[in-house]
Amino acid sequence: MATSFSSLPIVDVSALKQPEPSDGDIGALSAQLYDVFATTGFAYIVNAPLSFDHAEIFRLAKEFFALDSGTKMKLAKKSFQPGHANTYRGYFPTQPHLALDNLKEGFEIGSRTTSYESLPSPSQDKINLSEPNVWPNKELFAAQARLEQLYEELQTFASQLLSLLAVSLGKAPDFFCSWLVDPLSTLRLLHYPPVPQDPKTVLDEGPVKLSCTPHTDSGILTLLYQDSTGGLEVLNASGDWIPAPSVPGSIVVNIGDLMAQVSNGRLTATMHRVRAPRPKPSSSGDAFGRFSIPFFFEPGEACIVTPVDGDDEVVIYGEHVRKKMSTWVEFQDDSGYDTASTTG
Ligand SMILES: O=C(O)CCC(=O)C(=O)O
Ligand SMILES: [Fe+2]
Repeated sequence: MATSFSSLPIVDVSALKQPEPSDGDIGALSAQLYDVFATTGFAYIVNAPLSFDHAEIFRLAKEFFALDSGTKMKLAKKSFQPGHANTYRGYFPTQPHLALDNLKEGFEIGSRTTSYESLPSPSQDKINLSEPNVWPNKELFAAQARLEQLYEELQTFASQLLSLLAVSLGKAPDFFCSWLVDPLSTLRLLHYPPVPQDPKTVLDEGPVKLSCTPHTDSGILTLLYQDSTGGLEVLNASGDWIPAPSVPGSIVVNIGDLMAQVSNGRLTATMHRVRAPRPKPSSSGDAFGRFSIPFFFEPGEACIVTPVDGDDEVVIYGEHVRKKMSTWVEFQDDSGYDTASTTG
C-alpha cells in the first residue's frame, strides 16, 4: 500500500557489481527493495551494474529525435502509416489533435533475441506484440548497436532486481525465471516537446499542464532514465503529487501492475504523471523539452502468470497487455485499429 511519502527513496545497488555478491548483501538489498516498493512503489536506484553513463544514453536518444520527420515517419507504426507492416515496434509521432495532455513522440525497441513470428501482412489490423524491430538506415543513424546493447543490459539488470524481489517475497531467486523467455520488454525513447504555458500555471496557481496523464505501468518493473528537465510526479496515499526530479546518475525504478497483482498487492504500482516542459528562453540554446528513456520490463507474450501465494488465478501476459493497451495514447488513433484481438 502506498504511504504518504514526501520524496522517493534512494537505493544503492553497488553490491550487484561484485561477481558474487554475498548472501548477506543479497538479503540486505532484497529487504531494502521490498521496503521501498511496498511503501512508495518507486525508488531512485544508484550504482547500477551497467556499462552506459547517462550522457551517452541521452546522446543516443537525441540522435534519433534529431532525424527529420520524414525519416522518422518511415518507421511509424501501422496505426499512423497504414501501409506499414510494423504494428507494435517503431515510431509514434506527437498527436496534438487527439491528446494535448499527452504530447510526446517516441521510438520503441523490443528484444533482438526473441524468436519472432513473421510480420502480419500490412492488411491485417491486428497488433503483433512479438514483431521484429525497425531501424533507420545505418547511414543516417549510427546508434542502433548501442541501443541494442542498452536493451540487453537493462533486461539483465531488471532480471537481477526481479530475483531480489522473489527473495523478498519468500521465494527462491529463480522463482520468476519462466517470465524471462522471449520477453516483451520495451525500450522506449521519449521526447516531450515544450508547451507554452499560461503565466498562472508557471506560478503554480493555474491548472496543471501535463504531457503524460496519470497512469500506472502495466508490466513487472519500469527502469527510467530522465534528463534534468524535471516534470515527473508520483502520487502518494494522501493524494499529493510528489515531484521526482532528476537525481544525477540514478535510474528511477517502479513497480508495474503485473508485479502488484502477483504479489497480492504487497508491492505497489503507484500512479505517476509528467508535467509539460516549459519553453526555455531562446538564449539558453536548448528549446527541446524533456527527454526520458523508460525500459518496460515484461514477461513473454505466452507467459502464464500466477500469483506468488494463494489462489490459482491465471493471467496470460499477452492478454493483460492488450487490455491495458486500449488506454495508451500511441494506440488511440482514429483508424479503428484493433488493439483487443490477438495476432493471427
Ligand atoms: O517520461 C517520464 O518520466 C515517464 C514516462 C512514463 O511514465 C511512461 O512512459 O510510462
Ligand atoms: Fe509510466
